[in-house]
This record gives sequence, C-alpha cells and structure tokens, in this order.
Amino acid sequence: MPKPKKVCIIGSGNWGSAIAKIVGSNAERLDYVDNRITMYVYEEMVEGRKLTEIINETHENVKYLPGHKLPPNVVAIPDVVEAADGADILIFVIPHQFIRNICAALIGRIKPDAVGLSLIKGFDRVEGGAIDLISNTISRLLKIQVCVLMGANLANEVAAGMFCETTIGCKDKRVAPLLRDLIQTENFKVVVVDDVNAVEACGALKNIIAVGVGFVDGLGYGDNTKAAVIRLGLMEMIKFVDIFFPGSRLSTFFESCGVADLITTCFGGRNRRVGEAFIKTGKSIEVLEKELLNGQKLQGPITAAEVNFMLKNRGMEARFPLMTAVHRICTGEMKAADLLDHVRNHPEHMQTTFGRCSL
Ligand SMILES: NC(=O)C1=CN([C@@H]2O[C@H](COP(=O)(O)OP(=O)(O)OC[C@H]3O[C@@H](n4cnc5c(N)ncnc54)[C@H](O)[C@@H]3O)[C@@H](O)[C@H]2O)C=CC1
Ligand SMILES: O=C(CO)COP(=O)(O)O
Repeated sequence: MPKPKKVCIIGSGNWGSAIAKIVGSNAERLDYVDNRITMYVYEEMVEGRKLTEIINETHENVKYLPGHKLPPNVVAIPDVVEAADGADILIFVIPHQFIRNICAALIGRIKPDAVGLSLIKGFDRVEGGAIDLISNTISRLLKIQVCVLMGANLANEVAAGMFCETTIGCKDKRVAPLLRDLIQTENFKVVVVDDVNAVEACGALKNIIAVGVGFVDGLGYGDNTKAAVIRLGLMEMIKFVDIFFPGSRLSTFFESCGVADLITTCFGGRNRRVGEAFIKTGKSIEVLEKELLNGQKLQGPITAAEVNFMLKNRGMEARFPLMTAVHRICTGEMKAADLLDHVRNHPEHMQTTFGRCSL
C-alpha cells in the first residue's frame, strides 16, 4: 500500500481558505490522501492574537473567510518551509506578487517529485521585456511539475457550497485524476483539460477586463455598454492567447476558466468593485484596496501593468486597446471618461466581411 499523499496549501487568503475547506474535507474521505493538511499562513495579528493560533483553535480564518469553518484536519503554519515539508502536492494560492519570495524560501526544501497546483491569477515579469505564467515561474524555480486550476469561483460562494464549475489544466494523465478527486465535490465540479497555458492565461487576463467593467459601472453606463466591454475584453483575451501561447485552443475559452470566470468576476468580483469605487471616489487603487478589501489583494491593476509592460515593449498596445486603457486609467495616464473613445474604434469593429458602403 503506497503512503498517503501529503498535501500542503500555500496561502490562506479568501480563496486559499475556501479551497482549504474543500481539500480538508476531501482528505478525510480519500484513503490515498494524508488526513493532515498543512496550510501556510502569512502571519499577522488579528485583535491582538496570531492568525495561525486563531485558525488552529477556532478552525475559522476570521480575517479572510469569516463565517466558514475549516475542517479540523487543516493545520495553519506560519513557516512556509515547515508547512511544505514532505508534501507530495503543493497547492499555490497566494496573491501573485508574492510568489517569487515564497519560491525563494522553498528552493531545495521540497520533495523533488512533488507536484504543484497553482490557483494563482496573474503574470510574472521576466527578462527580455516579457511576462510569463506564474506556473512556469514556480516550475522553473522549484523544478517541479505545476498544473493549474482556474474557474468562475468567487471564494465566498464556493465556501458556502453554492454550485459551480472549475477547470484544471494538466497534461499528465497520471496526475490529473489525483488532483481532480482532491478538489472535486458535488457542488464544485472539475473539468480537466490539457490546454494548460490557455487555462492560466484566461484566469490572469479576466481580472484586467473586470477592472474595466468596474469603470463602466462607476461611470454609470448601461448594461449594453457593460456587455460590449466584456465582449471586447474576451476578444482581446483570445487574441492575447493566440499570439503569446500559440497552439492553444479556442474551446478552452468555453470552459469555466474562460467565459464563465470573466462573467462572474465582471459581476461579483473585487476587481470590478474597486474599479467602480475608483471612478466614484477619485481615490487611488492602492487606497481603495486598503479601505475596501481588509487585507485582501487586488490582482487586476498589477496584471494590467504586467501585460502593458510586454505589449509596450513589443509595440502592440494598439492591438489591445481595452487592456491598455485599463492600465492607463489605473495609473492616471488617461482619464476614465475617455475609456469608450479608446475602445470605440476597437480592431474588433474593423473585422467586417463587407467593404465600405459604395452607394
Ligand atoms: N478570492 C477569490 O474569490 C479568488 C481568488 N483567486 C486567486 O487566488 C490568489 C490568492 O487570492 P486570495 O486567496 O483571494 O487572497 P486574498 O487577496 O484574500 O488575501 C491576501 C493574502 O495574502 C497574504 N499576504 C499578505 N502579504 C503577504 C506576503 N508578503 N507574502 C505572502 N502572503 C502575503 C495575506 O495574509 C492573505 O492571506 C490570487 O491570485 C487570486 O486572483 C482565484 C479565484 C477566486
Ligand atoms: O477570480 C475570481 C473569481 O473566479 C475572483 O475575482 P476577484 O479577485 O475580482 O474577486
């Protein structure tokens, strides 16, 4: 009988805690998974007590997922090396800006045959004026295989057990069922596809579009305008994947990680909410993140900056007017009121089978 697989969750924010609830309870019934799930918690004081102590005593992440009990087999650990010690499966779920520091601490300290599963949405700036997928960065630094999980998964709804779907991107046919069964529940349905790059790129890019949709809401435009911006955003996502991840499949956009995640984030996500508040209050993104999110981190504006970094370096900003406008509005380079002018002549509007009217 092989030894049960040890699982470590690296991250304990809103999504990290929701996924800990699922993985902890699945571990209790799966005989090939070790019952003890370790969860790395970035230590902080909450009302005079350490967050790890609160989680381990009350089984609730009172700061990032209040109102939901974690299974008692989920153990909060403030040291990432200790949490990951001996783990066969490492679930990465931290805001993407912290991934390099976390990996730096783990280099040479994890099992060489461990498998990673990244739930992280964002990109990493790399040499040559480019950006890379977070899973590639983890894989490169830690020298392990890294699969991804992305989907229309607002954490609070998942934690409440409301039905949704998700997408795992995994090329390894032996690993895929293991990850699926570790994550899947009656109300959290997993579809596995092997188009890993597209799955992850969708998850990262939709956060930029959601910020733009927040601007649309803040400016008081209607639902038709919102739908247009979502559609143009989707077309830019497809074009981005087509250019930078050739060989990806269009069908992946119809999985939960694609259109569905774009829709849910553009209606119920933090990026949309902060985008709207940015317009209505005139405060900076950084200030609003602090004021509205109670320690949770916004991914859209920094992802917009990462994408723009590469598009600018390659002279491709004009091909992605919506993503470019979102970045420029966030940084104050462009007035939000000019958003629609920027997308009115979107390349998508030039795609017509008919030529100019000659009547
Ligand atoms: N919240 C959601 O509904 C969903 C989030 N995601 C993605 O999951 C990833 C993680 O997001 P959440 O769990 O929502 O986190 P969060 O935004 O709720 O919480 C922030 C987390 O970062 C930690 N942190 C703060 N400073 C840190 C540092 N210097 N080093 C390491 N950790 C630090 C905090 O302790 C906290 O756990 C992101 O990429 C996000 O886009 C994906 C799907 C759903
Ligand atoms: O990724 C998400 C839902 O799948 C959450 O989006 P927000 O970060 O905008 O809340």
